[in-house]
Amino acid sequence: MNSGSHDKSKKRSIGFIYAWNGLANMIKSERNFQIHIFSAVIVIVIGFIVRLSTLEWSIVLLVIGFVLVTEMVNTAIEKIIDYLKPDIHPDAKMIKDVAAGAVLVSAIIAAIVGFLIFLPKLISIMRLFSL
Ligand SMILES: Nc1ncnc2c1ncn2[C@@H]1O[C@H](COP(=O)(O)OP(=O)(O)OP(=O)(O)O)[C@@H](O)[C@H]1O
Repeated sequence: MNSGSHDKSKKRSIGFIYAWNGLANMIKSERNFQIHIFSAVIVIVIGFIVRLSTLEWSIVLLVIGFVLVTEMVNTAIEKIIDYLKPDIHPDAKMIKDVAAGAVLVSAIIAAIVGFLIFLPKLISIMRLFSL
C-alpha cells in the first residue's frame, strides 16, 4: 500500500472513531436518546416474540433508525445554537422548536407504524390464549 492510500484509510478509521464517540456521547448523556434506545430494545424483543416477517423487521428497524437519527440531529442543532447564540432570541427559539418538532413527527410515525404492525399480532395472540 502506498503512503497516500494508507493516510486515507487511517483518516477514514479516525473519522469512524469520532462518529462512534458521537453515538457513545448521545447514549451516555442524552436522556431522551436513552429513552428511545430503551423503547427500541423493548420493541425488538416483542418483535422476536411475535415473530415479525422480514418485511416487518425492515420497516420496524427503519422507523427505529428514523427516530434515533432525528433525535441525534435535534441534539446537534441544539448544541450548535447554544454554542453560537447563547442569548434568548426568537430565531434560536424557532430553530430549536423546529428541530424538536422533527423528533415529534418521527415519534408519531413510529407509534402509528408500531400500532399497524404489532396490534393485530398482539390481538391474535390474546385471542389464542382466551380460546
Ligand atoms: N437561545 C434561546 N432563545 C430563545 N428560546 C430558546 C433558546 N434556547 C431554548 N429556547 C426555547 O426553549 C426550548 C427548550 O430548549 P432546550 O435547549 O432546553 O432544549 P430541550 O428541548 O429542553 O432539549 P434537551 O432537554 O435535550 O436540552 C426550545 O425549544 C426553545 O423554545
